[in-house]
Amino acid sequence: MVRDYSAFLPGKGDAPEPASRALSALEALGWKNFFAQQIDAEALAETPPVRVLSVHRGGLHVAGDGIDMLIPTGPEATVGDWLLLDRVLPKSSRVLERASLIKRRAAGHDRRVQLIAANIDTLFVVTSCNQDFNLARLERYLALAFDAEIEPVILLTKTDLVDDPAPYVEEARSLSDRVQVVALDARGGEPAQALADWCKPGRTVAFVGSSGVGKSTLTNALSGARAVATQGIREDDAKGRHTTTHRELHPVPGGCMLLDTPGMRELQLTDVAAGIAELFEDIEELAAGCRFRDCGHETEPGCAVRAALDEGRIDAPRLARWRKLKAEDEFNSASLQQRRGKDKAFGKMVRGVMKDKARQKR
Ligand SMILES: Nc1nc2c(ncn2[C@@H]2O[C@H](COP(=O)(O)OP(=O)(O)OP(=O)(O)O)[C@@H](O)[C@H]2O)c(=O)[nH]1
Ligand SMILES: [Zn+2]
Repeated sequence: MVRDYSAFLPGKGDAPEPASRALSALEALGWKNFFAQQIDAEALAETPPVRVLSVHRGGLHVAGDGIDMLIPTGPEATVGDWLLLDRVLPKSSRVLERASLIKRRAAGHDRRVQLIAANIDTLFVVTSCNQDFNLARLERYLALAFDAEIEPVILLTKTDLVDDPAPYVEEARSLSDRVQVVALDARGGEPAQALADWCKPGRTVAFVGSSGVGKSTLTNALSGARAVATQGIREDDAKGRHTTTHRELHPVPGGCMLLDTPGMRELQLTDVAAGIAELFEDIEELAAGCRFRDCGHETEPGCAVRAALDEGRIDAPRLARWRKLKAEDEFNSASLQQRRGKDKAFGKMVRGVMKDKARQKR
């Protein structure tokens, strides 16, 4: 049977659909104009689109309209990717251009780029209103999201454990005026309502954050079911146990697609210079105005960054975090060989930043 896929081709203009319209099977999986625009009707009928739900050693688990199958490894695809399924030779299925992509550099000698997840619409950066709350950590994730071209939203959990979450919210807000901040109790019914805008059917979301901040709890809250086991924080080390283990993109009943992969939990900062530049746009703009192109913003004459700092136009702790983040990204992105030489320089730079910080505190 040849399915009629014409409904999935880009329509005239991009008029918003009425909210009540039922989503097609493909749309519920996250199919949208961005992907439809990449193919014509004929290709759509011959090679139906399927989404990669999980990656196994033996192949890719894909799903589409009336399709749910395992295809052998072949296409360079990751969880969340859309493929045009070649029924005769599934290995040759084409990967559609991605709306967003999270990748990282593998450890080891060749330091190959690994694809972690594709086509995520919203990345929830989760932290709690307690010891985990840390601006530099939040910024790492925001830089990652910006770099992957995903909209980040900061989620502050465990509001029930503090007298007043407002100071946390305010600090988180100060990081970027382009990032929304939501504070909530991850248990119970609050998340389903508070996150409804981002978790509508047809959308793909993921949670990132340290162990124990409430990612599994949020997943369950959205699913309205005990889909993922949560575990109490061990008193001794204040760390939750890793309770979800396989990489997967799963549909929330009546809701969005939720991505949970181990790779997302160990995200490293590599090759995200563009994301850092976006998050620290003001500082990077200043830096472009320094007299020397390789200005270290320390003692060089004509340093626009230092001038702004002296005039109180930028925040000293934020400047310190920017430098550390950039150094970390550059260090992680360098090849092993480059690293040997950089190790020393990096150590020196970190010590420099620390000294600066100590000086500011005095
Ligand atoms: N009081 C309170 N407890 C919470 C909240 N969110 C999570 N918890 C508890 O914190 C513990 C850890 O939560 P998880 O959801 O397992 O944390 P996680 O981020 O998934 O942790 P990993 O699976 O290790 O990455 C559990 O005991 C949760 O019940 C919250 O908003 N308030
Ligand atoms: Zn400078």
